[in-house]
Amino acid sequence: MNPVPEDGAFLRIESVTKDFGGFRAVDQVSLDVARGEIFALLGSSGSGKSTLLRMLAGFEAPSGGRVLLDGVDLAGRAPYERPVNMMFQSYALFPHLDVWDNVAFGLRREGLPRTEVAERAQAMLRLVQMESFARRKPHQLSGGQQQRVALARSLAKRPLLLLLDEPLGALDKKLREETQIELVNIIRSIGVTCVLVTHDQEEAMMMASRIGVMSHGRLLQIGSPADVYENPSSRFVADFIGNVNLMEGTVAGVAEVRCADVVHRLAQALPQRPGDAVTVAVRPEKIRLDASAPPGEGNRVRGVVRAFSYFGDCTMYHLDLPSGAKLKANVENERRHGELAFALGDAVWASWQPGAQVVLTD
Ligand SMILES: Nc1ncnc2c1ncn2[C@@H]1O[C@H](COP(=O)(O)OP(=O)(O)OP(=O)(O)O)[C@@H](O)[C@H]1O
Repeated sequence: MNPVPEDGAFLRIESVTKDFGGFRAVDQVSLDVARGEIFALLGSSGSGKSTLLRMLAGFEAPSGGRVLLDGVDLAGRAPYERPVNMMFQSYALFPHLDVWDNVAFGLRREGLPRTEVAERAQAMLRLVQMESFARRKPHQLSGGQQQRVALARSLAKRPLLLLLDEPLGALDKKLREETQIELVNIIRSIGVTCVLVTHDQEEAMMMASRIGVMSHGRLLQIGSPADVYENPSSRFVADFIGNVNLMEGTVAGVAEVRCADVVHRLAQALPQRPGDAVTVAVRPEKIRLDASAPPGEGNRVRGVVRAFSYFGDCTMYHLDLPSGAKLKANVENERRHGELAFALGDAVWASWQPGAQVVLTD
């Protein structure tokens, strides 16, 4: 549930809780982040991820628990006394200062010698490839460029921990994806440890080596992107990350679950007992559609195509099943869409392999 990074924890969050009056925004969160790791806190609005990040930065004090950075308890330290820098979605660049002065601002305030300020600002602007924009004002830059300057400014003070709060929220999709890769490359090249907050699962999966899924102040699951996607530990996580078909059923054998429309044959024996209620989760891309019945008994169901959404690389089919339940199947467009086999109203067979399912009880 909470795998400790192999090389030990650099950032250790121990049973951290935050109460606002009678409301618990963060509930007993424990988490270890390794040195140099990029870790994403992923959750819907109000799940408590920003509050947790603000406690790491020192903008909020925990109501309970401890935060240790490189073995040092941060309790009682003001934000400016922490080797931590937080970068916000709004970039927070000073509009009246040019790029160079924005990056140099914090260094000058620290009272660093002029030559060192100049060297560091230059190095940071080179790192984010903004050297040639040094004399521009923020309003003369694109959103992605402003983001890179904000990153340069955050990194100039050489924090041990970089905190990113929805860093790319203001960028459009295409620029967001490009900037995500740039940000990761820059963060990795410096080796700074990073915790980022996002409600965008693609962003979390693209940028982070591990993800913590938050809901109602609690950390529900921690794992690599592949792990939380392929092995969700609860219905909430299965549903929150990606698309999923959730089917209620009853354990009917060692590796068999009966649902309203389908008998699931599983690849592994179940720990539950016959008669126990479970939920079977199957991702849409694990489902295959055919015009004729696939061989075998289980892991197949006949449905009627009620809708489909064409995404270019794939098409998501929405089927009505005999019980009235819905099933989503995502089919790769290996051939051109005009040659698609299925149309609205067609009866089709959906099938999947044993092992495609995840059986959930939470
Ligand atoms: N200063 C505060 N006083 C009272 N309640 C607060 C305060 N700050 C946050 N909360 C509440 O705590 C909960 C968690 O807020 P938080 O901002 O951490 O969520 P979030 O997951 O970051 O959401 P978002 O993605 O919308 O920023 C919310 O219900 C919020 O209303």
